Formats: sequence, structure tokens, C-alpha cells
Amino acid sequence: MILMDNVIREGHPTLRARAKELTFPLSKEDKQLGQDLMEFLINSQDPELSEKYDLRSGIGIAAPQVNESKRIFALHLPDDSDNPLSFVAVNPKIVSHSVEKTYLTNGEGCLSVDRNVDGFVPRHARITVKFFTLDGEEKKMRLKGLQAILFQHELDHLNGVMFYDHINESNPFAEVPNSQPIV
Ligand SMILES: OCN(O)CCCc1ccccc1
Ligand code: NI
Repeated sequence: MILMDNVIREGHPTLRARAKELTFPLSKEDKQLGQDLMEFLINSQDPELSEKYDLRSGIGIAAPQVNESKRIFALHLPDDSDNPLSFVAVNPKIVSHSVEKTYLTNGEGCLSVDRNVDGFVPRHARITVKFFTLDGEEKKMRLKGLQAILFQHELDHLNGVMFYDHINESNPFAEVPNSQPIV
């Protein structure tokens, strides 16, 4: 199982590399990697397991964060939220996006960043995405809100991008033109 000791932190070169596409059928270890990423998220959101294994709660995690430079990530938005979402995405792509932007008014964090970085992280408000499941099935879906933000945060990790790369350096809380913020 993945533990916090397996999560690499900013400064590690893998977080700035472009991760490699996977080929199908997936190898046994790549399939296991995808399952381990999802298991980590579920464990991290379980009060007992996160306490027992000292896990920082996460709603997403990308393979480069455990030093596997492969285009695969998992996201798991709790099912008690108004729109649950849970999947492992292989070779994910954004195929189209809105002009309108969005951002979380509380900013973003990252399992690979052991500090608070304040500021708005502007992202596409609505995205149409494509990815493959671990079994090689192609999925296409439209995302908005926190789901869209989370997908973009994880896809960034596959391209060596950190959330704070998007924050306005001269004014972290500068107004974002044509945006619909999420409180
Ligand atoms: O890469 C996953 N990650 O480091 C965990 C936090 C994910 C996340 C947190 C806030 C807003 C968007 C995404
Ligand atoms: Ni992250």
C-alpha cells in the first residue's frame, strides 16, 4: 500500500518531468499501480486508516507523486458530496474546454507540497475529457466545478506542472477575468 513516505515532495525532479503514456494491455504492475493510487485515496479519507497509517487526506493523486513517471492518476471525490466521482484515468486528455475560468477561493494544496501557497489557481471552468480505464475502455465525460479543477490539477502533474505555477506572482489574489469562483 502507498504511504506518505512513498510520496515525493517538491524539489524532486520527477514532479517536473513529462510522464510517459502507457500502452495497452497494461502490464500487471501498471494495473497494480492504478489500483494502489485509488486505494491510497480511499484509505486517506477513512478516519481510522488515515490515523493508523498517518495519511494526509487526498481527493486525487498522480503516479509521478509516487515517483512513477507514467500518465495515470486516480481521483476520488467522496460519495457524500453532491456529485461523487471516482475513477483511475490512463492517458487522460482534455479534448475541449470553456473560455470561462474558475478557481477555489481558498486556493489549492498538494500532497507533494508541505507548505501553504496562497492565491487563486485559475483553471478552465468546464472541460470535456477522454481517458482509458485500467481495462482499456475509453471514457469521455464533461466536468465542471471541483471535479473539473481536480482533473486539471492531476493532469498538470503528468506534465510537470504544480498548482502554484498558475498563481499570479505579482498579486496572488488578483481578479481572474471571465471567471466563476467556487467558495
Ligand atoms: O495531486 C493531488 N494532490 O496533491 C492532492 C490535492 C488535490 C487537490 C486539492 C485542491 C484542489 C485541487 C486538487
Ligand atoms: Ni497535487
